[in-house]
Amino acid sequence: MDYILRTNDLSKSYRDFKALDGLSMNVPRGAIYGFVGKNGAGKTTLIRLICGLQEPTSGSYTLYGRENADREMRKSRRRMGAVVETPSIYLDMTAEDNLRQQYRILGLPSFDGLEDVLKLVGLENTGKKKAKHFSLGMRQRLGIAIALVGDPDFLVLDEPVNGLDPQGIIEIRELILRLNHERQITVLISSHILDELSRLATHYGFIDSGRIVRELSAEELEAACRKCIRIEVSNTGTLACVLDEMKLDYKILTDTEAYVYAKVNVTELVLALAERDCEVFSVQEKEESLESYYVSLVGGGKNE
Ligand SMILES: Nc1ncnc2c1ncn2[C@@H]1O[C@H](COP(=O)(O)OP(=O)(O)OP(=O)(O)O)[C@@H](O)[C@H]1O
Repeated sequence: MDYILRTNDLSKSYRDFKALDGLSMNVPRGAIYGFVGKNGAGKTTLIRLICGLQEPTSGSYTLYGRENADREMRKSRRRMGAVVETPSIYLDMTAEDNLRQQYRILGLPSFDGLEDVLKLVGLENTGKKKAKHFSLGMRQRLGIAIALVGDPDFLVLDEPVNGLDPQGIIEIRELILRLNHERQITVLISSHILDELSRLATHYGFIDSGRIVRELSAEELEAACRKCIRIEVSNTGTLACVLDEMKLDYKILTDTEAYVYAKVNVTELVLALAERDCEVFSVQEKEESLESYYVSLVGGGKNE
């Protein structure tokens, strides 16, 4: 597979604190990659590193196949647009003037394509209105428009729907889908809301405490959510040992109940448990929600 971004054992420490702790992720070309994790998991840190705003403490990454230590890395970065944390816009300027400013910053020879970008993000009719009078959603779209100047084919968006109302969320979602489908732009989008990402992502990376705990495609996520069984046994401690040996994901609910997140050979599991004097009382197939899958990967409260 062709990858736009790959990170290899990437770490970033702030004094003794590891914000990224050996993170390895792979963003395929053409993907909408949902980068999901709780607040503080390390999403913005990763984005700041790949944008060149900070240096890794150890490990490496490649952008378009070029290593971060490569002197020519700047060339790869030119193919990338990003909105990190809040969009960097001039509030006293109109949408058009904000874009013109970005053309100048990038040293582009003309303002060609400016109207197209404004239209693409739905801000072509904002005329003389200054950005400070825009809604949060319009500002976010202006931030994306600025990131699109220079025609990047990789767009990085840090929590783009944070704080938006439902209409604003729909507009951003539709814009991202349009950019991906019509302009073949690969998108990396971070969020702590899996449900929102599930409406557009083709691939996912789940991050917890600075590490990727699972990377999978949308189809795999869908399958994983379907394949969940609820099992009732005499001792979930024994069940956990057996599931560990079988390398299956699970979540212990009580002393006698657990979820198993994989396609399980039930006969094999029951026999292994019987060998250890653990009785099986019931096995039930369960359609797992995205939400509980998320919790099984990154644990507890999703937004702490
Ligand atoms: N400059 C810094 N100095 C010290 N600690 C930092 C610094 N930047 C980030 N951190 C810490 O690193 C951890 C990861 O932060 P990061 O912003 O990457 O998380 P996040 O997943 O993007 O969360 P959020 O959704 O809240 O932005 C947090 O615990 C944060 O407090």
